[in-house]
Amino acid sequence: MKDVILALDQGTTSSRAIAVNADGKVVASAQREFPQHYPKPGWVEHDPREILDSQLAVMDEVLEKTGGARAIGITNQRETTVLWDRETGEAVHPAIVWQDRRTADMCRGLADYAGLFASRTGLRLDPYFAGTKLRWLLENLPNVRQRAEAGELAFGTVDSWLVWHLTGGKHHLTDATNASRTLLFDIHRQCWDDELLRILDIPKTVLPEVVDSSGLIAETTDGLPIAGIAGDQHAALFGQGCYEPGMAKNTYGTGCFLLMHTGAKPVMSANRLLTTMAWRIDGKPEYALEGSVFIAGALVQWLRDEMGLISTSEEVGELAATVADSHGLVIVPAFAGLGAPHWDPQARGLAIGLTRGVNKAHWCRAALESIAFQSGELVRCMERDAGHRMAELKVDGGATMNDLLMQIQADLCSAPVVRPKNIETTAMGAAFLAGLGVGMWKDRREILAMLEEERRFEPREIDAAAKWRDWDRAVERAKAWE
Ligand SMILES: Nc1ncnc2c1ncn2[C@@H]1O[C@H](COP(=O)(O)OP(=O)(O)O)[C@@H](O)[C@H]1O
Ligand SMILES: O=P(O)(O)OC[C@H](O)CO
Repeated sequence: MKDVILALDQGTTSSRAIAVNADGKVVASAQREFPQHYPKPGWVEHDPREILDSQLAVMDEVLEKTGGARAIGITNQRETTVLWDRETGEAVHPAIVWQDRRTADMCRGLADYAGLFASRTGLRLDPYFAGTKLRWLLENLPNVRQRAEAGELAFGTVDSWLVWHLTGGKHHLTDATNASRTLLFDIHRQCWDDELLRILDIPKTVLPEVVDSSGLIAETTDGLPIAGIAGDQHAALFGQGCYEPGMAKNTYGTGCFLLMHTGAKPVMSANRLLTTMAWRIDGKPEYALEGSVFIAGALVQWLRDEMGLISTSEEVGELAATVADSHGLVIVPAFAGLGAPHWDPQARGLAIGLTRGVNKAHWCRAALESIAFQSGELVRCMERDAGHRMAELKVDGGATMNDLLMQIQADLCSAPVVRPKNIETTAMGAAFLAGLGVGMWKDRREILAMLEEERRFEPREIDAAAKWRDWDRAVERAKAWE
């Protein structure tokens, strides 16, 4: 079983590994959750050691089952920022997670440069991205700036952190998709931007080399080629076979991330979406439009773990299906501010429309609706940018196993929602990128031939306009709270 590609999928809440054979079938997999740390309201951290150890553990588990692999593909939670000592390989601080809002004031202070950052990086000045997180580390930890300037420290997103350790500290690199989430990378010229680095006061010495998303990138200490790297949402776009302009996918995990392939030239959004890399292969960049929702499946976890309203994630769908609607309840899960298209780091979560008849099942229904509304807002923006309706929405990620959520999504967007047989599209994308890198598959056509649909959810006639009106009003009330 050695003729497999090993995909490492380092997500926000768990590390996963899967082995994919030449037919595109998953032959082995393993998964391990790791702890989330919330040291202050609005702060979210991971222990980089826990990220690494959990990822290595699942990797070993899968390799044990397969007896080896032909190559490794890496995909990862994006923007999460790690700074480590080049000598010891130890992080100087916990990883600052993408959901962390601690740099909201810093971003406001940089508002004069918003246009410049947007035109070069395709991003907005929001605490979401890595650049201001890195600056926070340089400004707030003793000695760190001096050590960074002396070349002693290395910065990276989670892909860089993993590659560093997998290669025994030999390679400090990142791929173009992960670089495009830092606020430091010029997506047009495909290089780190000196002017933006100067504005953020970040020394170039800490930055990794930027490489393609597919190809022979590096070798692990055990001699395994690392042949693919991409941020998880870009990998999912690849794994869904969205290779033509206009093709889009939405991933329902901790958050929701809707990406639409736009071709070889970046398209700037007129509707507050981001411009980002799709991937870069053979030195040729391809681009995408993206809308990011910060809290989606995480709301279901919150109902389960913090509120105790349900005991398993599946229960949210079972309970929600016992009622026809949310009885007027609207939940806006702005726990980490609001992402696209509102971009309000000061927004906070809200439940409105409570009346005496609202029960547990209505809470569950409103929770699912809030995930669908947030994704639906992104669809609306993308349709405006594209100038036409979306033909269909390809979906993947853990929460897509919820049939009711998928049906609500189709109804609210008046578009078919298409679920593939394998909803682990992120890891599949990393496997495909690595497999192309070592010649396991010849080209994208071969990959498309392996993809299978499982179910289409056709939109039903509902009074969507009334629902959207309530949602829009509730969102306005959640804004600018903190
Ligand atoms: N049946 C379900 N209905 C709704 N949400 C679910 C369901 N099962 C899992 N989820 C949510 O999906 C998320 C897990 O999806 P996953 O793709 O593994 O996320 P991530 O990669 O962000 O860690 C969790 O936030 C979980 O609450
Ligand atoms: O770990 P996930 O799947 O929730 O993805 C996180 C995103 O990459 C954040 O931008």
